[in-house]
Amino acid sequence: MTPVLQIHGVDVSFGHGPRRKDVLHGIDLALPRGRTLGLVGESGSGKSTLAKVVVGLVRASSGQVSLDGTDVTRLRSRADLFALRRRVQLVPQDPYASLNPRMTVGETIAEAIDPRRGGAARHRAAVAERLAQVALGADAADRYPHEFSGGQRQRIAIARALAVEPDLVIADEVTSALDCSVQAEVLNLLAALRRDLGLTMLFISHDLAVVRHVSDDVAVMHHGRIVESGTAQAVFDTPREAYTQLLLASVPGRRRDAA
Ligand SMILES: Nc1ncnc2c1ncn2[C@@H]1O[C@H](COP(=O)(O)OP(=O)(O)OP(=O)(O)O)[C@@H](O)[C@H]1O
Repeated sequence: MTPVLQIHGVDVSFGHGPRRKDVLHGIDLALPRGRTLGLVGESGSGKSTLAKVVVGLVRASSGQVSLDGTDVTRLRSRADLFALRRRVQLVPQDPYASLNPRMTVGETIAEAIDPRRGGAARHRAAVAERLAQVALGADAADRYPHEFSGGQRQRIAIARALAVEPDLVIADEVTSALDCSVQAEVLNLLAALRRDLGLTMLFISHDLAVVRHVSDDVAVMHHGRIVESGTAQAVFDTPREAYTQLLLASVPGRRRDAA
């Protein structure tokens, strides 16, 4: 079966001449339907840049990115890029910045369900269903983002992403702006949604413990290259690369049998 996402030989550079910075080098990844791939690496290793290539916000200087077999790096028209942005939903790091403060939660989710015929009233039942999926009551629909806590806002951002019924969800550091206790709540929710809805997800984090919690497969990124990839169990239990071993050794309190 064709993977939902297939990345082959992707290079990315920013700037020109002496200011040129090569950020991604020959990235290869495959993400089959219904699986979650954890992309882990230190800050600056290129994880977010790769996510932006997949959603069409950054152009690859070479290589292919295929979504269900279509090379998205060749899309140019606004209509094609708009369609791509619906098929791939990005849940960003900052739930404060990602939700429109002037729209009620219901309007935001209704717009995700149907961008042409928005209107929270028309889609009330579907909105309530989406809110229930992320453990929020139907009354949340009439409220504004500022009335919610950080963890609740992140759940609203997840509900909005899922309302589009995307082929692929990209979660980029979705817990890093949250307090520890709330982080666990959002991670447990993502783990449950992944199980119940069979999500296909690229889960990006610098935090190995977090990646382990939600991923089937793991790719380790270092200085813009994938240095190791495999099932989460293989990468965490028997890491081959010295860099992965170093990352694992730096997880506080980790015992080989406890992660
Ligand atoms: N638009 C840009 N122009 C120039 N350099 C950029 C641009 N975007 C990213 N970079 C550089 O590319 C490198 C990778 O950044 P990226 O944000 O992808 O890393 P990351 O692994 O996601 O880290 P973080 O978790 O801190 O965001 C960094 O050195 C960054 O400074």
